[in-house]
Amino acid sequence: MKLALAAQDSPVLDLVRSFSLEMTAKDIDSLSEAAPLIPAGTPISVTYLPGEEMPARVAAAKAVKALGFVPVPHISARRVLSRDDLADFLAILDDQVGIERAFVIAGDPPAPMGPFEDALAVIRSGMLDAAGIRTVGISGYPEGHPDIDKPKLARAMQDKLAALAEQGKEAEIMTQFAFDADAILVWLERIRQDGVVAPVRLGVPGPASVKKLVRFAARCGVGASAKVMLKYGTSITKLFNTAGPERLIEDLAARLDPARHGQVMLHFYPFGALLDTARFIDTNYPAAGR
Ligand SMILES: NC(=O)C1=CN([C@@H]2O[C@H](COP(=O)(O)OP(=O)(O)OC[C@H]3O[C@@H](n4cnc5c(N)ncnc54)[C@H](O)[C@@H]3O)[C@@H](O)[C@H]2O)C=CC1
Ligand SMILES: Nc1nc(=O)c2c([nH]1)NC[C@@H]1CN(c3ccc(C(=O)N[C@@H](CCC(=O)O)C(=O)O)cc3)CN21
Repeated sequence: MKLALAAQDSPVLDLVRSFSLEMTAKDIDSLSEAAPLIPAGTPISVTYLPGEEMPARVAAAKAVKALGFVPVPHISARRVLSRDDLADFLAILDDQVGIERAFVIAGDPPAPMGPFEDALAVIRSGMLDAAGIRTVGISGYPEGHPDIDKPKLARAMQDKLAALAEQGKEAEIMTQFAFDADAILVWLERIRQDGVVAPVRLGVPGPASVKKLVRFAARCGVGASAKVMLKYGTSITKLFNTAGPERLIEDLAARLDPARHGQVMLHFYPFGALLDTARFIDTNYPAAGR
């Protein structure tokens, strides 16, 4: 585990400080290996993958906590099969892990597989309370969403934030990953103009081959055009090259203005390469530890 370091006044380090990470249940061993490189108390999300069962997700959250980090289990509303299914998951997390945070997302199924239509339905169920969850993450889409139009996304964000405020919960927006600083900055400005004050964790990819980035972008409905990837610092013709988010981070750090964009942090998506991402952060931003 890394020790906290004194604050530095570089915009890049300010932006990277208090970053969060994402993992799946398959990444438990990599997390143990990466732990010495990750600052204590870093929030680590556990993605709700369709192929991973509850015990695997619970084991991942347990590992996060045991290593000194803060588990943020994902709840995919549309994948929850019944109220009991969600109640069991939350009760087990409460008993065996102890959690204060969760991230609630509708999920990719075109129709709900159980009683929850969307993230708002899970929040409104009040079931998060029983598990002691005090901070709830919700989605954000700097580039929009392929199947949900902008007014609907904006409405959903307002409704979720209002429901969380009513329950006295802290809200945090954790965005879909994006490659394009221009789109991110425009989106941030717009949500702040709409009165959203919650902290935003901007999703950025960890270092990965261009091939993997393009594959995940296609799967997640994220733009990765040749033009955008050039700005990101790579070419989509160089499929086997590795590209990291250093240019995107520099660009954001140089242009972010707290008065216009509010509180902003980074959320790294390692896409199965947690150790590479931890090494990348530790090497490039060694003083960014909380
Ligand atoms: N940001 C991320 O890390 C992840 C994002 N997703 C995406 O999350 C999307 C929506 O989740 P939230 O932003 O929490 O939405 P939400 O729960 O706030 O719902 C917003 C509105 O969109 C509708 N909607 C929800 N999921 C939909 C879908 N799959 N297709 C069409 N309409 C949908 C809802 O009925 C609601 O009216 C999923 O479609 C998926 O693409 C999934 C996993 C991770
Ligand atoms: N619309 C949407 N749907 C999603 O499922 C989704 C997003 N957006 N945005 C980003 C997150 C991150 N997601 C993921 C999904 C899979 C792995 C993963 O590790 N998958 C593989 C290994 C990596 C590889 O395919 O090379 C695995 O073994 O399952 C990681 C993050 C899914 N997520």
